[in-house]
Amino acid sequence: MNASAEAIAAKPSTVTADKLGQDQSTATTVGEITSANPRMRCREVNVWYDDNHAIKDVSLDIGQNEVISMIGPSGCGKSTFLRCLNRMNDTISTARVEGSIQLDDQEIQDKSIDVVPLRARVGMVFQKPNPFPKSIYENIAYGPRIHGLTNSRAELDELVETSLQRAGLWKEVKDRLDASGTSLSGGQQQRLCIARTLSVSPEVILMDEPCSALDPIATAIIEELIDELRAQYTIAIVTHSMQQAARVSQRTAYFHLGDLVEVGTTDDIFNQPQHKLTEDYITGRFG
Ligand SMILES: Nc1ncnc2c1ncn2[C@@H]1O[C@H](COP(=O)(O)OP(=O)(O)OP(=O)(O)O)[C@@H](O)[C@H]1O
Repeated sequence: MNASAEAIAAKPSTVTADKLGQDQSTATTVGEITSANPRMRCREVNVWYDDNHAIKDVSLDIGQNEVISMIGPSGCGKSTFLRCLNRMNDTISTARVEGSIQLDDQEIQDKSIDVVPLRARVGMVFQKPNPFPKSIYENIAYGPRIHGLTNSRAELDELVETSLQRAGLWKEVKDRLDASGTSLSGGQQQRLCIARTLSVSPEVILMDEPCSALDPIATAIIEELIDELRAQYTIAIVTHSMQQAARVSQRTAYFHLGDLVEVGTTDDIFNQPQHKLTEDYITGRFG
């Protein structure tokens, strides 16, 4: 497990507000929702799909150079919350998002925000690797081209190489950049998708169960990569694997039925959870 947890959570602003009210939720977030060096700041975020209240008054900072894991039983709202961070819920017609979500003090919920550059700044890696049906080179070059990030073919070549290097894939593909992205193994495809995300210079990377379709070896490679990427990026990851959360993250957030029940250092969440629901989940009593 990484050890920089003490750098996080210097500010004493534990949320204690009782949320008993409009929907009989009795949840109170236990633990430190703030980060000493926040990159994203979510306050009282609520999400509905039609009448289904999927995220309830969630407040949480996501700190610079940290990996934060979102864990909890199926349907508790982990992916919904993650999608709030780059407005991916906009793509779901029944979804309604309320509350404040800031990226570097900029309100991303604001109607004037263009989601295309936002989603470059807050990139997303999905559960199933989803390379474009194009060459390895084109998978990476596409984003920088549409965002106008390079001025010449040489610059683009360099950006493709750097992105593949950062994603730990360059050595494996440098002699076959013209081959189709879909010809790679699952683990390589996921690293290609990570390289694609990196190519447009994100600040935050969202990962929704990025290893669930991968074997243990490919999973270990992605987990190592996540740890390396932390030096430069802020990463929020949804995972069903508590072992994975323990291995890759410095902070962990436990969700239950749309509530953020508890958040804290990964060490504390796994070794001395404060909330009974967290403890029950961690010890395998449910979920
Ligand atoms: N596209 C959608 N349309 C309608 N309801 C949705 C949609 N996505 C999620 N939901 C609902 O929102 C709630 C939270 O779902 P979400 O997928 O965010 O949970 P999760 O914790 O990520 O689950 P899992 O671990 O199974 O992926 C659930 O009640 C789910 O049925």
